Amino acid sequence: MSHSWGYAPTNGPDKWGKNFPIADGVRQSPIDIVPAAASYDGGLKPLCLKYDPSTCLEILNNGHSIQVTFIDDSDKSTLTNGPISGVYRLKQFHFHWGGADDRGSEHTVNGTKYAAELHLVHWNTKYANFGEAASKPDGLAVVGVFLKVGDANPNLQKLLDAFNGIKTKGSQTSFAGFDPATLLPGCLDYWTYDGSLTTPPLLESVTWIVCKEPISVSPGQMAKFRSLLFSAQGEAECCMVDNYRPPQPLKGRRVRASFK
Ligand SMILES: CCOC(=O)CCc1ccc(S(N)(=O)=O)cc1
Ligand SMILES: [Zn+2]
Repeated sequence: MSHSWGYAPTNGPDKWGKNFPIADGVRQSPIDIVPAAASYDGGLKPLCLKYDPSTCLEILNNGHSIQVTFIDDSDKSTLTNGPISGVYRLKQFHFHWGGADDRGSEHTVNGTKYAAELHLVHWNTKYANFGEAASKPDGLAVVGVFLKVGDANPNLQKLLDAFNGIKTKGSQTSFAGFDPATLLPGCLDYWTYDGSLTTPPLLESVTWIVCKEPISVSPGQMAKFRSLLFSAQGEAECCMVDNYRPPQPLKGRRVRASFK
């Protein structure tokens, strides 16, 4: 039986290189962002994120995270400008989080971990579809947003309320009309660098755009994330927590800042 990847000691990030040798590649993600070492680039444009809630399709537990998937057969929900050229379409968003508030994000800032990290995944429309784009060095653009424990975030609540129907691996429910723009911070200052998918197949096709400003999440809302399961119905229950890859070597890459 194929030994699928996960986040346990037996199949977690330290083991991924066996089946995915690119794990030791030159542009792996996530990274530790050191603001003092990032270079301000005045040529970087502001992010332009235009999302149409009517493209929101469903929410699913894929056994690694919860994922909200979008209809991507038109340019209704797009990312333009920022560090990228052309038009990138929103495909899905998902999260990574910890078993406690002191960990959970994939990117870190001066070594600091946030409780969770949101990834909004977009693909370059110069390619035919997500799968093709994912194999190209400029194929994907992921916007990362940190979740910092504090006040409850009302914009997360509709999402969290949907978790009851997708507790176990492989479960999904329709999830129409959600506007992912409500999950963005007020300030869209960002860091950007060339990286990879942070889970297998770890393809080095991602322009990372990490927002400096976190959004808030309450301890009770974090508990809701931790109520999800890695396991499928009927299997021994395994809480979906610590589904994050630790920072990877920078290997000489430049990190640029859109702000001074
Ligand atoms: C070609 C098939 O590839 C996939 O399905 C990759 C899905 C996938 C999308 C985004 C990310 S992340 N955490 O880097 O934002 C990881 C994996
Ligand atoms: Zn992710």
